[in-house]
Amino acid sequence: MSSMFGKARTCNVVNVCAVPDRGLQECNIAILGITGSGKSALTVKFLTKRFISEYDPNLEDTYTSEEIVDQQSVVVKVMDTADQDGPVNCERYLTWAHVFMVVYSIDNRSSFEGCQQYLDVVTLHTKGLQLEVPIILLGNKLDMERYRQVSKADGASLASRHGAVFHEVSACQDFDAVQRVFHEAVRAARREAERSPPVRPLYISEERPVVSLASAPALASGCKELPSVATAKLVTVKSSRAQSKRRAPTLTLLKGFKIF
Ligand SMILES: Nc1nc2c(ncn2[C@@H]2O[C@H](COP(=O)(O)OP(=O)(O)OP(=O)(O)O)[C@@H](O)[C@H]2O)c(=O)[nH]1
Repeated sequence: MSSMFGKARTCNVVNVCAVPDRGLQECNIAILGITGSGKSALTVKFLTKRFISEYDPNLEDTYTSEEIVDQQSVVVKVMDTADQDGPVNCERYLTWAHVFMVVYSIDNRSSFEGCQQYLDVVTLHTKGLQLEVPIILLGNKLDMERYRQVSKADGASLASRHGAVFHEVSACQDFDAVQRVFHEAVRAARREAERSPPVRPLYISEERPVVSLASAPALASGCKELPSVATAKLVTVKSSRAQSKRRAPTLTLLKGFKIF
């Protein structure tokens, strides 16, 4: 890379690559959290209004849905991650997401404690980018109130320590509440897009020092190959598991799931 961006004779403007598109047309939401917290259930609820009770925990997919939020259309892409070993190989979503949704279940204290590592990784990453990437901390399984192990106050406090917005929902109950959270994610991404300056080009000239990608982590990370997402009428499934260590079988969304 460095030789590619060495001294040049002419003054060029080089759009080396874009950080994830911060325009308003698309919103990439990465759903994070330990296994069993309800990431897939929330994703499917949002996309189909339905609740799944069985799933393949190895599957990691990105889904696309065209939404209208505040009278403006937006293509929402949801990456339902499957980090079975925690946030170890997380570049794929760190460089892709406009919003992070970190999920735990209110009836499982260890899922709440597991959130901490995701929040730490995401916060560290966004600091490196010098960008505000909105974070939503989501306590799921609100219908399990009587088995609650994580108080609302604990959730709110963890969220505020990471500058995150906090909500509690149930993937198996109210669709409207789940949809509201996803739409709020879109609004947060839009606000950030309005606040953020456009992608800066790199100037290569004799007079100006060339910015090295190694010293520009935001750009360097933005250059990584982003998970591609195919488009279809309502919901499109495109596996992003290529960058994952797991080998999951190729299945389409909902295939083999019990749907209620
Ligand atoms: N009662 C209740 N169960 C839920 C809710 N959301 C998910 N579940 C159940 O919790 C289990 C785990 O849900 P998933 O959506 O697969 O969890 P996940 O975080 O995607 O898990 P991995 O795919 O392993 O990462 C499943 O049995 C779901 O049916 C909820 O809101 N309420």
